Amino acid sequence: MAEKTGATILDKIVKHKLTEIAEARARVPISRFEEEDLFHRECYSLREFVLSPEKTGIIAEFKRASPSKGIINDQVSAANVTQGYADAGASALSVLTDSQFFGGRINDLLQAREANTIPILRKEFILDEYQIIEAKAIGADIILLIAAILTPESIAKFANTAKNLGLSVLLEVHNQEELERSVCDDLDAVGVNNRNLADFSVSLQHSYDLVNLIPDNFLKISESGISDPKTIRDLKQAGFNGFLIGENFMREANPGEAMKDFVAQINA
Ligand SMILES: O=C(O)c1ccccc1NCC(=O)[C@H](O)[C@H](O)COP(=O)(O)O
Repeated sequence: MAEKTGATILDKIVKHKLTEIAEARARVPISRFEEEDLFHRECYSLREFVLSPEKTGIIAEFKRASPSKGIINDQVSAANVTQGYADAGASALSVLTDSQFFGGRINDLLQAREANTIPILRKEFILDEYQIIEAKAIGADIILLIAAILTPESIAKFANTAKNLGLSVLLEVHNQEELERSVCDDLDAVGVNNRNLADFSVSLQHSYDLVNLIPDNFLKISESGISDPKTIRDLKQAGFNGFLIGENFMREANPGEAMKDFVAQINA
């Protein structure tokens, strides 16, 4: 089991998540996940889709709510929104499965999987290998490992488990210290979260400060607080390959159309 450190909201999320995992383990054994058809499918590669010249590099997130904003949009379906994102050129999708803090559902990811043929990130607070095996069984292609809530040993172990299942691994860091202690061989991508998870302040400067410290063999992803198409040009120029965007699209009645308009403006 991973150890926790860090900020207040993360403390609350981790505490709740550990209880949730213990309950899930008692309810659904791992052997059940291994029986699912989705568990045996071949995953889409994050690297391939993010680097595809036909895609935008955007990882578009289905996010109903968040601790920083409360409800963002609870009037839309995961199937419709994620299909709209894929039509708008998303390289990958991100679907929150945490219900307590983000209003997400496992069923949202199942719906997104059914509707799309691009990689899907299971956006979760992973603290246990159980959640990684579950991610594969519900149709995810990518898992997120958050440096702020995991030890370097847990990150290396979880990344290795994910790779053995054919999943891509995105490590999320917020500062240089987290980056230096957490990087390991089995990662595919390193994401810089521009949101400070302690006070929710957002600054793109975190991305610019860290981009050159991320080893070049990993995809470089800038995460959170992106709302201006011009920012994508600047982040690309700085060396980023991918851009994780949630709220800017989700706060609109039609997130897929919002993404289409955004993409049209990137190179306008
Ligand atoms: O979004 C939050 O309020 C939040 C709070 C605590 C932990 C994580 C949180 N967000 C997770 C994310 O990483 C974002 O959903 C993702 O990067 C997209 O960000 P945005 O485009 O700003 O919605």
